[in-house]
Amino acid sequence: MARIVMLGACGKMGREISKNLLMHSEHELVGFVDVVNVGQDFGEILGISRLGKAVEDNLKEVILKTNPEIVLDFSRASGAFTNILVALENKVRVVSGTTGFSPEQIKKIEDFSNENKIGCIIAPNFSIGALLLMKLAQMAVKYFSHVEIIEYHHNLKVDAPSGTAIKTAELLSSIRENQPSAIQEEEKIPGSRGGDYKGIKIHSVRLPGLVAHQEVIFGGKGQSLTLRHDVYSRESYLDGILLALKKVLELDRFVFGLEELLF
Ligand SMILES: NC(=O)C1=CN([C@@H]2O[C@H](COP(=O)(O)OP(=O)(O)OC[C@H]3O[C@@H](n4cnc5c(N)ncnc54)[C@H](OP(=O)(O)O)[C@@H]3O)[C@@H](O)[C@H]2O)C=CC1
Ligand SMILES: O=C(O)C1=N[C@H](C(=O)O)C[C@H](O)C1
Repeated sequence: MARIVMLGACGKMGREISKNLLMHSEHELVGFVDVVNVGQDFGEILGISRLGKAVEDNLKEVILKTNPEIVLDFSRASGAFTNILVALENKVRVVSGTTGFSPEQIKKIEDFSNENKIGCIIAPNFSIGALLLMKLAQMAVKYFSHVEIIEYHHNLKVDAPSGTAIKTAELLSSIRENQPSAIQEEEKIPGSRGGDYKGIKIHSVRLPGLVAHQEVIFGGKGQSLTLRHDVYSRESYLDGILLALKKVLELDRFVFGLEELLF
């Protein structure tokens, strides 16, 4: 059981995960931080009974007041970078699912966590299906000459491409060099061929009605293989988050991606 402060509490993930943790887990949610709904009772925001705890906007003050073991973060990279460092500086472990960090920001968090021996997990995806998709893609990439990634998300997603797509491309490119381009391509509309991660193309679709979906498509001589994962509801992230909350209490270092703790 851990005392947890939820950062980004009023967002889609913050609300879904808080509700689940409050109702079905042994963990104690001791504080709720967001930039919206400040001062409102968080229970009322969730549409359950009053909790007697209001949303606050200053993570450091909430940490000093509530003495948590973990900050659980689903907010936005711009603010989360500073807030994660605030938590670590105050010796509070961090589990973050926020995406959109730059490689330099991740490196700074990694260095601070490792140098000060405070557990910190940043995981671009907590659903077992997405983690398995990445694992299976790492097997398949050895047998196909070409691979591209298509990720599909709801139209309220800020960052593109998704953190999961970047992580997938990173894992694949660490196994195999850039795929060779046989011809000189001409993009008649800039961006038509997608974003480029070390030679791996990533295409981002944003539409209402979608939640979170990813395809990794491999092409070879006379055949293709498509690996696909679909999230239909944000409950899918809960088991991975519970695992991370347990593991981070045993960690004195930085971990990027839940796969290192799972497989
Ligand atoms: N790792 C995983 O498995 C998953 C990761 N995600 C990631 O989690 C993040 C949140 O997703 P989602 O809940 O859909 O997004 P939302 O936009 O619905 O929620 C984010 C919340 O954080 C708030 N916020 C913004 N800046 C700050 C700040 N500086 N301090 C505190 N709160 C802040 C937002 O306020 P405002 O609206 O005013 O900006 C909003 O209320 C995204 O980066 C997303 O990619 C999502 C699903 C799964
Ligand atoms: O914003 C989302 O919704 C999601 N974001 C994460 C990402 O960027 O990979 C994880 C999941 O795809 C849902």
